[in-house]
Amino acid sequence: MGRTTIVIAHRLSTIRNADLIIALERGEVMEDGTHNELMDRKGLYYELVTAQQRKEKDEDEDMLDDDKQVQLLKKNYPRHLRTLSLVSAKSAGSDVSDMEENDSENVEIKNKKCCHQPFIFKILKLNLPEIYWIIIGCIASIIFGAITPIFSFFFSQIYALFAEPDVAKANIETRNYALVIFFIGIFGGLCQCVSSIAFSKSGEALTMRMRIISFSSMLRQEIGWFDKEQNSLGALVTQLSSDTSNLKGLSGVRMGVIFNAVGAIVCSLTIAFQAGWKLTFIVLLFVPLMVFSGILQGKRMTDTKKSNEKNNSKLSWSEKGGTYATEAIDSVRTVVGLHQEEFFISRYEDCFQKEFKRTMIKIQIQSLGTGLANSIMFFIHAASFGYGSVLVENGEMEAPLVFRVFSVITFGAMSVGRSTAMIPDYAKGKESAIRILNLNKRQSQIDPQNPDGIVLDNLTGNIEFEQVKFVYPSRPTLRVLKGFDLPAKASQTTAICGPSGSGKSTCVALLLRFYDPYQGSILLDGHDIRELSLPWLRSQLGFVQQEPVLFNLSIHDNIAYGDNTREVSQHEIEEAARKANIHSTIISLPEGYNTMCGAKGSQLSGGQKQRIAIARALVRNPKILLLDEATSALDVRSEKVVQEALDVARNGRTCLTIAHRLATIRNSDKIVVVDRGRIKESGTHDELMDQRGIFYKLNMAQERDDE
Ligand SMILES: Nc1ncnc2c1ncn2[C@@H]1O[C@H](COP(=O)(O)OP(=O)(O)OP(=O)(O)O)[C@@H](O)[C@H]1O
Repeated sequence: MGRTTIVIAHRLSTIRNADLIIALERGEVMEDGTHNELMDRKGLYYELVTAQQRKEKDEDEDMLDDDKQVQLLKKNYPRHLRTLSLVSAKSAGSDVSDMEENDSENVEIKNKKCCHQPFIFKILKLNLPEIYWIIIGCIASIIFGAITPIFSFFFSQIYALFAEPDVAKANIETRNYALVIFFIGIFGGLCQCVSSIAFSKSGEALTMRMRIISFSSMLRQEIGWFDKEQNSLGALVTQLSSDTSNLKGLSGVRMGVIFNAVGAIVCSLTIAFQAGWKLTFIVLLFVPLMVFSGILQGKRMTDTKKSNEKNNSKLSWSEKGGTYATEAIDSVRTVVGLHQEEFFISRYEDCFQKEFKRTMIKIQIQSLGTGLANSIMFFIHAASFGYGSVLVENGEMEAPLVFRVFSVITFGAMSVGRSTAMIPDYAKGKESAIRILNLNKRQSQIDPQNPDGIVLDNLTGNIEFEQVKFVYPSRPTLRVLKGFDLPAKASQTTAICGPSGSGKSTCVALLLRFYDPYQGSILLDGHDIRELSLPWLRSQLGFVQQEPVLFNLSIHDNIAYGDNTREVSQHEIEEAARKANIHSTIISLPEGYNTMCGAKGSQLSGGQKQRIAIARALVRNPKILLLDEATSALDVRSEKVVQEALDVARNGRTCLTIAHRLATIRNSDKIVVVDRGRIKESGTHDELMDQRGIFYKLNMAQERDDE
């Protein structure tokens, strides 16, 4: 409001409400006026609009128009799309994915700003259980900071004694001072040891706590969050290990460094001003140079980082490298099988080459700071002796005091210099803290641990999809379900089939509430599943997918993990295994139920994995069974065995089954054919065959293939 906005647009539907529209051709203004005026004129603008409307009609109807996208996404993903309208106004031609990216950056920047001030307190708050260690560490640090100037005081005293005419007296006093310095050494060492132990303890405890908090925050997020590139497996694992340990640069250790510097400065200045304020004042003129060198040492390479972020959609090069490495190691069989080792190595190398360059620039600037910090020492020497000799000549100061001012300030400055050397750690820690705090405060849109909501006492198992419309948050321009209606009756098997990419698995994902539809609702016994308690809802659903994932545990534990609400007995595990047609296979293994499955179940065959996954789904005795192409990856023999297991498992349960092989759903009570996000046909196998529509054609094609 109140702003002059100039919009250049290709998509004319986005500017129809503009106060003035100017149509240009070859640099000349051809027409101007409002949308309605120009349409009435039936000139260039009219031609462009009608041509575009024709084209849009022809275009794949999967694409939503910009305005609708903006509205729907704003409604359903408000957090991610807070500034969507702003970007839309800026560039009418930009697509929604761009907008989301821009927006998440904006949110990030905003968060950075809002976290900037109080974040150190938030981190300290998380370190609260170690507060006594931090206090002890701070006290030890102050004392350790003060010890260096105190030592230099005695050092200057000894130095002055060399000019003492009474040699015997000078020797006695020197030995006394030497003894004092010896005890200062012991005391200083003790203080440093105490502060180091105290801060290590508080730092390590903070790292451990943040790892646990971050990991549980990650697992609380909705599945759509994991679909984003910046939340890929490698990036999150890297964040868990490095971000959390970077926090040590903040909190207690950081405070220790500050207190150390405070101790050194206060003590140095007190001694120096007492010895001679004029000389102290001159020496202090070098402080700005010292600060500047500290800034150079600790300077965050914001410019370099910004350009990196631009190229990487907020993943740092090392995180990107971590992502490639995790991906390659995780899928090592595929990588080796496809002989793509070189490809992954070169992508990994590329990331670290870039990281190396960035680090080298940083190091050069930090080295300049370190060099400058060293030079300052010499500048202080020169100033102290030069100006000190003038003061002595004028009778304003005694020679030993000149040496005292000089040594106290030099040693004090060295101590402060050590503190500034900590700044790079601090910068890293701050970056990590912002990321961790942002993650921790992020409200999950579908929190799997939130028990709030209705719990139905007697679940019958009637499912109904009502006019469900859905887009994946990571691909908002593609409408996957477009008014999907599916009633699935209790205790019946409803099969969903249709071409690849038509949205079958998406239905199951929505029922499991991995995502929520942006319009329409899914009802369970007449209740919108968004109103139900999520942990309860999921406990009622048994889910077997095409590629079941088993954990690197024993077969016993993998099956028992199917129900985490109670202790599952061995008898129940064996019963579930029998129903899944795998019991006899398990007991024939040398270690029976204690056989380890390997990472992702790699030590078992596909059919065995599949049947263990069915047993895992059955052990919770779910009211509803969701089978997503549970047999499609198996050979004919294994498929038969698994299919028999599934037929038993389906008894007395509402079952939604997705299948490519239509022979496996022949006996279903109802079959629906999904195409491009809508149900195109529905009925029993025989009814659909009689209709001679999509199902019939798919069936015929499959029968031909089988022959
Ligand atoms: N996590 C995701 N993010 C973005 N798009 C997705 C995601 N998962 C699926 N899609 C897209 O949604 C559409 C429907 O996918 P879905 O997995 O539901 O199809 P399907 O009918 O089960 O296919 P298939 O039979 O091949 O398994 C596809 O175009 C797919 O590319």
